[in-house]
Formats: sequence, structure tokens, C-alpha cells
Amino acid sequence: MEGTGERPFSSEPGPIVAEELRLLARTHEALAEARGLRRGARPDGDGLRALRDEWNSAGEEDKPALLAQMHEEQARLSRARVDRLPDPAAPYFAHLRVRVAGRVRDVLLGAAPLLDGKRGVTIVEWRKSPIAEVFFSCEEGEDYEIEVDGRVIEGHVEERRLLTFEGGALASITVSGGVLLREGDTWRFEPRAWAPRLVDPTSPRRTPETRNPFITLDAEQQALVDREPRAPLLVLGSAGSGKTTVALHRVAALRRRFPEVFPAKRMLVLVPEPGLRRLSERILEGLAVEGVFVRTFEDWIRAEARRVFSWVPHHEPPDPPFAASRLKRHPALFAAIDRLIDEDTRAIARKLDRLLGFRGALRKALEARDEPFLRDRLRVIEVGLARETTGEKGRLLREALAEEQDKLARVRGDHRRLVGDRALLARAIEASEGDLPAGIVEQVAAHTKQQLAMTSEEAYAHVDADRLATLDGRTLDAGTPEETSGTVDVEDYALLFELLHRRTGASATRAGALSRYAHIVLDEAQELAPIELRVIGRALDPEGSVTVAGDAAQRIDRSGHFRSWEAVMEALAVRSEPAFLETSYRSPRPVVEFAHVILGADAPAEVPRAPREGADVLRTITAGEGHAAAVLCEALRHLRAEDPYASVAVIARDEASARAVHEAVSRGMPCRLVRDGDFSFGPGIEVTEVSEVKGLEFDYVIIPDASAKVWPDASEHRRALHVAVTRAMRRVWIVSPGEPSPILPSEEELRRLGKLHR
Ligand SMILES: Nc1ncnc2c1ncn2[C@@H]1O[C@H](COP(=O)(O)OP(=O)(O)OP(=O)(O)O)[C@@H](O)[C@H]1O
Repeated sequence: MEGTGERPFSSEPGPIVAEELRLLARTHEALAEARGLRRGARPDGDGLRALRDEWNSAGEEDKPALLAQMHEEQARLSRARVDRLPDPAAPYFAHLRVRVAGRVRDVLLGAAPLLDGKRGVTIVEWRKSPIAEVFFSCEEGEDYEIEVDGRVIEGHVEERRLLTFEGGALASITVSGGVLLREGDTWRFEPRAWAPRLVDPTSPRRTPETRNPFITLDAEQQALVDREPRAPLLVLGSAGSGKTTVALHRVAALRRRFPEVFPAKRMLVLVPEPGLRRLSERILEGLAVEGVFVRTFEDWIRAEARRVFSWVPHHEPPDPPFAASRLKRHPALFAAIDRLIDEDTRAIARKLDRLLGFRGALRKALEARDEPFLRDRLRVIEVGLARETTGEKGRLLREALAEEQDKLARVRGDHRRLVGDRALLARAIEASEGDLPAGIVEQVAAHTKQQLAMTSEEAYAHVDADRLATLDGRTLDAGTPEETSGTVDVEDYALLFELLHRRTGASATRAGALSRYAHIVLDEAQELAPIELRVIGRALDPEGSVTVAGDAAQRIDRSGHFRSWEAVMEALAVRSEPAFLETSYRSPRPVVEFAHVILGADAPAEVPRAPREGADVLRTITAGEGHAAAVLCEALRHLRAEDPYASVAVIARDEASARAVHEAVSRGMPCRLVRDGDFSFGPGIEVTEVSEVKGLEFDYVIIPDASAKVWPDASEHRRALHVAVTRAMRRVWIVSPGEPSPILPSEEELRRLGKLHR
């Protein structure tokens, strides 16, 4: 069965293969015995079925005993499910040989554990077991120490091997220095490193001093920074072309040249994520700009809404349905708001007609109105019918109208109807022309109903507060569906401002007014919905200016509803021709080309100009997640040694994937899981998800989960991968555990592009 390698090899492949085959045979025996034992001990649901049959024909007197048996069987079955066994077709993926206290021990790493002392088979769970950590963190020949149950155990690593299986048979054994591959009945040795070397040998290593915040803008960028201070500016361009740079340099220039017109406290920089907020603050600090507000859009609008609408709840639901976010940010909601304003108009007219005996005259007058603001419709009556009507009736009408005007800023009722009234929601569905599914109405209405329901604290307000406190000090409803009661969605804030505007023609209530700014920067503006852009537009002084930066190819917010840049500017109520930045400064050419191809049909006609050469994008396909973890740890360990000041981002598709990858990589080395933008902007390994990294940059970017399952072929995934890859200043490495994602460019596509471009 075993053949010898074609090339010189430190130890003979024959003995290695033989050893692994023997270990596998012992594992199969151990597995067969374990399965037999479990089958005997725990019928796979047959026992329960038999008991159920018995129950049907049993007399009443036997039922209590039968019931007890059924419970016991149920418990046994669920225990059996937890104690799952390794898959015989691929029972483990790695083999670690250690010497502990003079004795050699073989430890296999797999998804499920198996212990058979008699046969010397030990499979441990790679994600949990302390000894598995040794496999991920040590090289062959190294000593190690691990802590098990409070005791420190010392040992020495003798061998580390990775294994793959095909059709249940051993297919490859990766050893130090190469891989043994089975080809039919023979084995061939191929020298190969465990993991690719990430550092680019042609570029200098990062040193603590190479992080220079001062860059010289190119002529194009400088011209944009120098634009007339009051002129709106729309800066577009591919990833890394300097849009954020231009926007923030413009802020610095305005502050420096026109400090009176642009006081720091009247300038606002809005970004989508906390990571970019922190980076923007650092860049402004580097440009000696102090006191300018930098906020995520959510934080900004939340603070504004809480000030202007004093009744707004201070809680947001922990897990709001995506349907609610999608609908509330959709432009079709404007149609529902139109209808709502019409209904409000009719309701006021009916009320006044009835109270003052106008016998439908008011209704007729008001129904003919189509001014966008409710305030203006009432004013038409004020200057028309109210003036014409003399005497007591006229006075009463004027009084009643004044009262209605007074109530216009109360948007709470309209808001409740807009997000809870099925007919109004259905109007939005209709206006979306098929973009929003009809089923969304029920989901949103149910969510609203839950939000408007009383919390337990309110329902039990008459009960002594001490008696209501839970043991852990949390609210009564925490962790229950009632948790949604008394909350408001983050998307509701823009909606409230829109309603206020449609009713009053302004953005103020008795409690306060929307803040106004002399200059607003909107970075990554492709992520904002029209309803949000409108609020931002209204926060701009009549004389104020705006800098909008964005890239449609980078929109990754699933509910954003970006249409076009014209639509963005129209929603902001400003006009400006777009300026395009053509040069990609951040990433080297191979990364820029790779990222371009990822976009597929959505890619712009031209590949961005990328003046910096660099190393190719690396790709690795592994047999599964365990292999991927081993390869990641190996490459990262070397990278840390070779380029210790580099920043490394391991960017997963979503939160769940980021957590799993972090758990895996942590087995081998210290790394941080970054949430809410808490990046260090310095050396180290940070694991995160795509939505966190908008606008940021790292020396190395690793995509750890580039499988077909996690990154299927859809524009949304293409744009997200494009964003992730274009964060790299030096190099990109794509790791695909299992079948690679179909959106990864083929070698052929890249070759063609490289030729075309050079
Ligand atoms: N003229 C320039 N010369 C050298 N480097 C530049 C120049 N302009 C920008 N850069 C650098 O290029 C990188 C990307 O810039 P920036 O973040 O402003 O791009 P962006 O267009 O906002 O990117 P993204 O769309 O990915 O958010 C930064 O490191 C920045 O310092």
C-alpha cells in the first residue's frame, strides 16, 4: 500500500503512512465498539415508540408507570444525542504526538471525542480540549505547558500532522516540510509549507515609525479640499482612493481658513460605524482639528430624537426583526406618510365641521388641499374661510384652528399609526412595486404591537418596587418577548423627524429643535436611507455646506435602499456634480484587481488605477474548519515573528462566523474579537466581521471563512467581500474551509485583467 516519496524526505513516508493507517484501524475498531455499546444501551428512539404504542392500548392503572418510563427514555435519548461519536468517514483531522513524563502519547483532534484506553485511541474535541491548544500553538520540537483542572502539565511536541480523508480512506498526511498524498495504491511526497508565508519579501516590514498620518494630497484631491467653502461637495471613488482623507482635510481647511464661519462645535462628521468614528477622530487629531463632532449616524440621531421628542423611550429592542428595519428605511414609506397626512387633514376637517356646524364646508375646502405640510393646509383655511367667517363662529374657528396648529408637533399618535396600522403599511407595500413582500405588514404590525404593549413594570406599577426587582437586578422582562415592550427602533428616530416635518414644516417641538450645523461631512453615504438623508439635510444651516463621500460598490447595509447619487443629493436637498477620485492608494495593484473582479456584474467599467505594486492575493483551500484553524494559526505565528508591528484583520462574513473563527484562532495565539469598532489601530491580530470594517485599513487582511456556504453568489456578498478585501494595505489571504466561494475570481479572470491593465 505504501510507496516511497519521489523526493528526499527527512523521515521515510512509508513508516509514517503505516503508522497513520494503524492508528486509523484502531480508531475504527474503537468506534465500532463504542457504537455497539451505545446502541445496546440506548435504542435510537425505538424504545420510545414502543412505549407510545403500549400507552395507546394500556389501561388507566398502567399509565403512571408507563409515563415515568417514557420520561426516562426521553432523557436517555437526549443524553445520547449530546454524546455524539466521531464520524467514521473522517473521525479526526490532526494527530499530535507528545512526550509527557517520559511517555509518548498520541492525541487525535476531531469534532467529537472518543477515548479507548485499551486500544490507545484518544480523540479530543479540537475547539475545547486543553491539549488541542498545543497542536495550534507549538511547533515540533518545542516544549509546552498547559493547565488542566488547575494543574500545570509540561510536555514536549514530537510530531504534528494534519490528515484528510476521502470516501472514508486516508487521503493525505501533512507533516513538517510537506504532504504525503495518496494516489491510488501509492503515496507520493510533495514538499509544501503548512501555511503560506504572508509577508511580502519585496516590501519593507512595518516599524513603529512607519505609521505616518501626514500625507501629501494629489492635485485632484487638493482641488476638492480647496473648493468654495459654501459649495456642497460630492466625492466618489473606489475603495482607498482618499474620499475620507479629502473630506477630513476639507474640515481642517475650513476650520483653518474660516474659523468664524465654521466654529468646531458647528461642524459634524457622520459615519456609519464606531470603528470609522474612532479612525476619523484620530485623523482629525493628526490634522490638529479639535472639538468637531464625529458621530455614528445612529448615535447622532438617537441623541437628537431623545432631545426633541421628550416622550421617546430610552430603550431599543435587543433583537428587532429585519422586516421592521427594511420597511422603515424604504422610500415607499413616504407614500404611507402622504396618506397619513391626508387622513389627518380629513380628521381635523371632520372634527371642526361637526363642532362648528360648517356642514362639510371645511372638509370640502381641506380635501382639495395638497400642500405637503399639514401646517400649510390649515393656514389656507386660516387665511380663507376663517377670515371670511365673521362674528362668534369666525372667532371659534380661528381659535379651533390655532389649537390644531398647536398640536401639530405632537407626532406620537401619527407614529403609532404609521408603524402599526395595517392599511397604512399596506400602502407602503403597494408603493414599493414588488420590492417589499406583502408578508412584511404582519411582521411589522406584530412587532409594533409588542413595542406598544405595557412592560411588566408598567402593568404592575401598583406593586411595591422592591417586590418587582429580579434577583439579578435586571428588568422583569429582560430576556423574554416582553423585552420589546416600551422600546423604540433605531429606525423610528428618522421617521419621527419626517412626521414632525410633514406636520409642522419644521424640525422643532416645545422640548427642543434639531441641531443645526455650518458643515456636515457624510462619509460612506451609500449606507444611508433617503428618510435619514432628509433629516441630515434639515440639520444643515441654510448657508451651511456639506461634503458627501461614498462608493456605491461598497454598500453593504441590507436595508439601505441606495438608488443613485442624484437621489442621495436630492434627499439632502443640495445640488453638486460628483467629483471622482481615480487612484487607489491604500491597496497594492493585485489586491485592487482582485477586488474589482469580485464585484462581478456590478464592477465599474474601469479597474481603478493602483500605482503601488505588491504581492499577489494568497488563497488556501482546506478540508474543513479544523484544518483552516491549524493553517491560520501557523501562518499568523510566522507573520507575528516576521512583521511584529503589522496590523492584521481577520474579517469574517458575520458575527457568528467571527465568533467561531476567534474561538479557533485563540487556540493558537492571542487575538482580539472586535465588536463595536473597538480596534486598536496598531500591531496585533483582530478578528471581526465585515460590517465593522467600513472605511478602515489594516496591513494584512485575512478572510477566514471564504466557503461557498458562507459566501454564496449574490451581489450583497460580492460587495461585502469587496469591502473586506480592500481594507488591506499590504496583502490579502483568502482561506476557504471546504468548497470555495463561487464569488472568488478565477486565476484566468485575474490573468486577463493583469494583462489588460499593464
Ligand atoms: N494622495 C495620497 N497619497 C498617498 N496616500 C494617500 C493619498 N490619499 C489617500 N491616501 C491614503 O490612502 C488610504 C485610503 O484613504 P481613504 O481612507 O481616505 O480612502 P477612502 O476612499 O475613504 O476609502 P474607503 O472607500 O475604502 O473608505 C489612506 O491610508 C490614506 O492615507
